[in-house]
Amino acid sequence: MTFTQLFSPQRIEATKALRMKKVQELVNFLSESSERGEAVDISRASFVTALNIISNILFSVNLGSYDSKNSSAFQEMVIGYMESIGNPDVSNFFPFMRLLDLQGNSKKMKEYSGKLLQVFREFYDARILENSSRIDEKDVSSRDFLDALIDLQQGDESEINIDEIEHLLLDMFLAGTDTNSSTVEWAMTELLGNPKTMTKVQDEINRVIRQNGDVQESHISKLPYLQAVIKETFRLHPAAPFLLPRKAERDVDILGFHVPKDSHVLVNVWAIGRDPNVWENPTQFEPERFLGKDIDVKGTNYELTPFGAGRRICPGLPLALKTVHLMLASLLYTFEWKLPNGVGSEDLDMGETFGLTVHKTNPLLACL
Ligand code: HEM
Repeated sequence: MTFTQLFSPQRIEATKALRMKKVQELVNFLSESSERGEAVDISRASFVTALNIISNILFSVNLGSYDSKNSSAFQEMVIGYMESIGNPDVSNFFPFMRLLDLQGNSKKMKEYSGKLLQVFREFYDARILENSSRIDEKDVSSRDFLDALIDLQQGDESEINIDEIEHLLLDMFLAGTDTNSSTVEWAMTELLGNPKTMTKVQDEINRVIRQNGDVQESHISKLPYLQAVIKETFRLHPAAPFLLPRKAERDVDILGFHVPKDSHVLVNVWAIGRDPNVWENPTQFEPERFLGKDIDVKGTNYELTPFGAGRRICPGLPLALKTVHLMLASLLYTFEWKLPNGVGSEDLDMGETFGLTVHKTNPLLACL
């Protein structure tokens, strides 16, 4: 398996049962919380699900647990790392100040990434040990991404070294966990703030799945309003508001703007999604705007590019779309949602904290 094959349609289809299982665990956890009458922290719960989906694809283990404090420590490491990379840093404007690290971003980034890389190294060492004592070949269906990377490393012409393996794993975790869960959290926040939209999307799901069924990925294509809700969430709350930073390799003029060589270039998709020249009522959550329109998030409609576009478009896009639709549809199908006592939809806190990903400043708590 190669890097691109990890995201091939066949490979994503092959992990369908895994996604279903992990989403079912989320539903079970939420049912238990609801029996205890507890409000749930949707950010944390959906993060654990996204984390377990990715950690199983990469290492065949669950790295998150709904009960233990471990997953929350991992969550903090990932979020802390993302915030320290994404924070505007004065040294981007005055490079001679980089060494001073006045905001401590560089120190925090090294600290978090060091801890995460340590976790990955332990997985790598354990797998090498396991392989050395293995007598027969591992069954193809049980081989994960770490096996593929070790093959690339140990082949006749080693294509990758251990340092690159660790950093690739770090990229996958950072790119594939928090982005999914913050999208689900924002979608739920908007729906709780717009009860009519919530009813409309739940009615659609109930009609298609009927009672006592399970939400399956094959239902998604029959749920156009759910798809519109998710596009509208990506428009207002793109998980990576500035995409990934680029650097200009040479002086260039684009549409009358001069971009000097070595500039740090950010694409502000958050602002594009709220541009009144492009969108009617840009700050309103109105999924209807997408119904009957061809606009999608796959990088061809430049007004809506939450996954980027072109050569560096997110390679996890097909996996992310399946995961986000499945998680949201299951949450909406299984439960009735309301805000905790005393919080009205008009008081819903919409504060955002910007880093490489954009989060709700205060996690969404909801009752079901
Ligand atoms: C809702 C979920 C997700 C969103 C919104 C998202 C968004 C993005 C964006 C905006 C970029 C940068 C594109 C650019 O700068 O042009 C990116 C890169 C990337 N994403 Fe995602 N992503 C998501 C989920 C995932 C998942 C599930 C994975 C894989 C497990 C993944 C893996 C990656 C990787 C490896 C890159 C770096 C690609 C490169 O440097 O060329 N992403 N993603």
